[in-house]
Amino acid sequence: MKIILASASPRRKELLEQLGLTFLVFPAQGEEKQVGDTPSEIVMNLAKQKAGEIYEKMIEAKVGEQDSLVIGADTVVVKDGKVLGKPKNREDAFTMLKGLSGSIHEVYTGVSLWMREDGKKVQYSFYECTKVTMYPVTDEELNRYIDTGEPMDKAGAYGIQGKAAAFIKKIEGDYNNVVGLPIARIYQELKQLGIDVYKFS
Ligand SMILES: Cc1cn([C@H]2C[C@H](O)[C@@H](COP(=O)(O)OP(=O)(O)OP(=O)(O)O)O2)c(=O)[nH]c1=O
Repeated sequence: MKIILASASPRRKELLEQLGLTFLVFPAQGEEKQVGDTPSEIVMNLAKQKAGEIYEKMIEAKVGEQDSLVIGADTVVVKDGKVLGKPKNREDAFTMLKGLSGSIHEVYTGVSLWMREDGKKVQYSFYECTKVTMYPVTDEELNRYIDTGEPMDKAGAYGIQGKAAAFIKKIEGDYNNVVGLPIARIYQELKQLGIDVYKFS
C-alpha cells in the first residue's frame, strides 16, 4: 500500500513525516474552485478536489498498481464568518492581519482521503476547527511582519509556526490544524476505518 500526499506545502509534508510514515508527495496542479456555503464545506470541497486530482492521475499513470491512500488538505482562516485564503498582495495581507488583531478567529482545515481498497474507490472527507486569539498588533508591527515575506503563502496572512507566534495569545483546539494538517485526527479517522497507516510503505 502506498500513501500519497497531494500537497505542495512543506509544512504538511513535515507534519506527516512527524508520524514516521513512508509516503510520496504529488502536489495537485489544478485551479481548485471554491464551492460550498459554510467554511467547513468549502475546505472539504477544496481538499477533495486536490486529493481527487492526484488519485485520478495516479490511477492513469499506473503509479498505484497496489492499494493506495491519497491525502489532500485545505486551510482557511475565518473571521466573523468571512473566509480568508492567502493574501493577494501586501495590502491584502495588511487588511487581513488588521482584522485579526486583538480578536478571536477560527482556522478550518478540510481533509480528503481517497483510497483504493481491493480495486474499489473509497472517498472520505472531514474537517477540524481551531479557535485562535490574537493580541492587539500595531500597524508598525504588522508592516514589519509583512516585510519578512512570511504571510504571502499562508491563509489569513500569518504562520503560527513562524514569527507570528509573537502575536498569538491563545489557541483552543489542535495546533497542527492551524499549521495545515490535523495529523492526530487523520490518524484517528483512519484507525476508525480499520486502516493501519504503518502497514503502508
Ligand atoms: C493559519 C496558517 C496557515 N498556514 C498555511 C497552511 C497552508 O499551507 C496554507 C493555506 O493554503 P492551502 O491552499 O491550504 O495549501 P497550500 O497551497 O499551501 O498547499 P497545497 O494546496 O498544495 O496542499 O497556509 C500556515 O502555515 N500557518 C498558519 O498559521
